[in-house]
Amino acid sequence: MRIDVVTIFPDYLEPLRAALLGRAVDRGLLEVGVHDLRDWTHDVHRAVDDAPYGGGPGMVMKPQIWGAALDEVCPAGARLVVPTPAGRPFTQELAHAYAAEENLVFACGRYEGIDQRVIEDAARRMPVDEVSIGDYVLVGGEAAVLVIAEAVVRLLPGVLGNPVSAEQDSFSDGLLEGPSYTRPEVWRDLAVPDVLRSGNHALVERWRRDQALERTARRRPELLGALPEGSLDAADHAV
Ligand SMILES: Nc1cc(-c2ccc3ccn(Cc4ccc(CN5CCCC5)cc4)c3c2)n[nH]1
Repeated sequence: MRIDVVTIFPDYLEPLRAALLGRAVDRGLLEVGVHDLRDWTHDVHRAVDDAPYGGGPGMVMKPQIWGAALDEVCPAGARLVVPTPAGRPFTQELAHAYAAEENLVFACGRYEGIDQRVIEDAARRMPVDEVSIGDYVLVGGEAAVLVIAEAVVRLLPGVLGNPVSAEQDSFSDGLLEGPSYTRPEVWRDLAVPDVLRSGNHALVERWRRDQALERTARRRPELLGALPEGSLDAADHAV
């Protein structure tokens, strides 16, 4: 997979070259290209923004510069991902879909966003997704790209040391994962639940599922309603 990012703050994307993602790059599982949008400006001030038509707060990013940048950065067959508070929710399901792509290009807006015609024009020649990473407003798209890239790259074959955990992710069975414990057995008078030290795998599995159901019902009840038909068995309904 190759990821390209267009941004006016290229340094912000340095974390893409660190830790897990950095190792994926070193191992040839991932290529990363970060491009400074201002490289496509021609005026002496290298201006990338202008006042919004119709008035309103802040500034909007100019279409011409974005058009020129995306024309050059997007390879054939690329999917363009544009983080925005007004986007469709980025989910684990979308992360899996993106992990199957050969080329992802991220357009990082700043100010109040990018002129909408940039998205409309790009959509004439490639799939374009406007995505939100949550119902809160950031200052720009760069932090969202780091979040999306991490969620996607960890799903690439060979990236995670223990691939099983990607399948046992939260949301993979539609539930939140329950609590985890490791040594010591007692820490600050707090003991690990006995069942986890029982060696009875069926009992452990049942307990973990109960914990996941209880936590989901408490923190994200709407996820229970969204479970596919037949997800909960009789033992689950006991919870
Ligand atoms: N999930 C998530 C993603 C983002 C995100 C992603 C990209 C950009 C680019 C610029 N901004 C700042 C920003 C500030 C205010 C508005 C809302 N204004 C109201 C009237 C016109 C617009 C929009 C945008 C981003 C924010 N935030 N949260």
